[in-house]
Amino acid sequence: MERGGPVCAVRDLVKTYPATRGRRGSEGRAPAVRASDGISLDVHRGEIFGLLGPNGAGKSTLVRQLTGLLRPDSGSISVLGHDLVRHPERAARLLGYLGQESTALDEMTVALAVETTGRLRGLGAREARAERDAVVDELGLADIAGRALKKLSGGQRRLACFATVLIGERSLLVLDEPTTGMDPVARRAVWDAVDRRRAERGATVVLVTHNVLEAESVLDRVAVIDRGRVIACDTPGGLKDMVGEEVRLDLVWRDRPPLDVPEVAELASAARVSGRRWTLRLPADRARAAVAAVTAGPAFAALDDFTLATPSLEDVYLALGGRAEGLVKG
Ligand SMILES: Nc1ncnc2c1ncn2[C@@H]1O[C@H](COP(=O)(O)OP(=O)(O)OP(=O)(O)O)[C@@H](O)[C@H]1O
Repeated sequence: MERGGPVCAVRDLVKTYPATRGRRGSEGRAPAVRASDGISLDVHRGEIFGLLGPNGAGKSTLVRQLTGLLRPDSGSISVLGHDLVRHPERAARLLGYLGQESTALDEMTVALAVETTGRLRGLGAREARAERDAVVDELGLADIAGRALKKLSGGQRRLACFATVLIGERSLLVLDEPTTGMDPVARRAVWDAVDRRRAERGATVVLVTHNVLEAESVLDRVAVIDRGRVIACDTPGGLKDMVGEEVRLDLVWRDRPPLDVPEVAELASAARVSGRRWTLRLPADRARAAVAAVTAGPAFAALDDFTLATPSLEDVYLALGGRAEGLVKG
């Protein structure tokens, strides 16, 4: 697909939170934190771009700078050709942002919050109502549309906030852990809505998520962030290739593993054991041989279940573990 120039270009972004001194006599002293430590990345038109990384890696700090809410110490951010370091106030009309915190619209009903956001984004009254109805319907919010946000459950409120981000059709959406606290139906609605906007409208999405397995199916490229740096950036497939040819084999024994079977005894030394479950990471041919060995003869009688899985982004995330260097691809 022809993607054109970057919708969002970040170069050498640095942000340090200053050290804080505790009040006199208290223990509150905190050292300075370099939360963005020279981040550069490009997000292309129509791309769903994921930011993965452990707690405290600097993902939210990065997106808060991308959305004009936090000023970097140095570096540049260009969104749709606008310099957001110089003109952070422009972010509000360029992109839709779902932050981690709850919203200022808490007192309003879901329907009014969505409609009001549409009006603030320049829609006429009739247009705002029509779009409100479409978004409420699309996300399955009709039953709670008349209730105040502050009276909803955490997951419901999150979905309602997501609805406010969708109205007004911004061509760039920045979503910080959009599915936190949501049930599976709501999570599906979010991923479907994201996918639809990309497929039908060419929208670009920057997505912070911990839910790697779930987000994997929608992500085009992923940057792995660790200690304020991009330690890897590639397609999910490219990242998975980094963990090599290994596949994961899970064996669940009925009771005791049959260690008297030589093939099983050999696997035992490589297995991570958790109760009756053994988890092994093996090259594909060895995994196939192991499956053949445990699904035949006396071992099979002792086996309750097994699964063979190719690497997931979760595996990449764990394998990188913040140790990797030089894995960044454009
Ligand atoms: N307002 C702040 N003042 C001081 N330090 C902060 C502030 N906000 C974040 N930090 C620190 O900066 C680092 C990056 O935090 P950030 O919230 O960006 O991480 P994150 O990757 O989004 O984490 P999580 O996955 O937990 O949301 C952390 O060490 C955090 O403690």
